[in-house]
Amino acid sequence: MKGIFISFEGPDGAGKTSVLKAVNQALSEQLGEDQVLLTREPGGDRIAEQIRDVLFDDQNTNMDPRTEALLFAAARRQHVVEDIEPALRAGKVVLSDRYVDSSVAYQGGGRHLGIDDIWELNEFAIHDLLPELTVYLDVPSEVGLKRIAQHRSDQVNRLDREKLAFHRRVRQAFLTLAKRHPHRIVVVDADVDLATVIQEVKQLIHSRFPSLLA
Ligand SMILES: Nc1ncnc2c1ncn2[C@@H]1O[C@H](COP(=O)(O)OP(=O)(O)OP(=O)(O)O)[C@@H](O)[C@H]1O
Ligand SMILES: Cc1cn([C@H]2C[C@H](O)[C@@H](COP(=O)(O)O)O2)c(=O)[nH]c1=O
Repeated sequence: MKGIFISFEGPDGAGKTSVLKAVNQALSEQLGEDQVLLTREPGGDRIAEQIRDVLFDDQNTNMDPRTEALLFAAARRQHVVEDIEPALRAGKVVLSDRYVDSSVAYQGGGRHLGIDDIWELNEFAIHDLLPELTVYLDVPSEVGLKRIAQHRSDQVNRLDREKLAFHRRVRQAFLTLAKRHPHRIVVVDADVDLATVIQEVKQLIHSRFPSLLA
């Protein structure tokens, strides 16, 4: 495919949405808004957004972890087919707020379902479509959760509310994935001020794709 696929990952409150906003703006100014697709998981298209509503419904506290893993993977499949692949075929830059590594970290690590089993489940969903670059924003779990509690307490979802131990397992799984895929996943220290993180991420994207953010 002709386009460029970049995913952004991190524990809750790492700053993905804030960094993506800045990167999307800079890329849209350079390439034109129609050449950049900013999207998110779970979600993107109508069907995946409907699955997102089921996943984050506060009444669904009894959702089985495997059901949860299957729903995230199902939403991802729809997102790949309806949004990501068409945009890449059209030569666009795709920026995705979370992708397959989130399932491996949250369901594999956080929910104890196992990194390898969740990876295998998601291989069926993504059918070899991996990002060329995954920007992993790393923060201690306490820092991310504190940011959300301080600034975004009105938008807390079912997973944000999990205990600290869950979020620590999520971070450890992300770090394990970064070790397993050192070329694709680049760890960025996000426990510094936002302007510094944005600057570092822009430099990283430019160094990997010299025509971008030149
Ligand atoms: N480097 C930073 N330093 C201080 N505050 C930050 C930093 N990055 C983001 N924030 C703040 O932390 C809060 C969460 O940031 P943001 O929504 O970008 O994180 P996120 O990774 O997208 O979270 P989630 O995965 O839960 O959606 C926001 O209020 C944001 O302004
Ligand atoms: C894709 C994906 C996401 N999650 C979790 C991670 C977060 O807690 C929420 C998404 O919230 P955001 O504010 O939109 O980042 O869902 C997950 O557990 N598994 C996944 O595959």
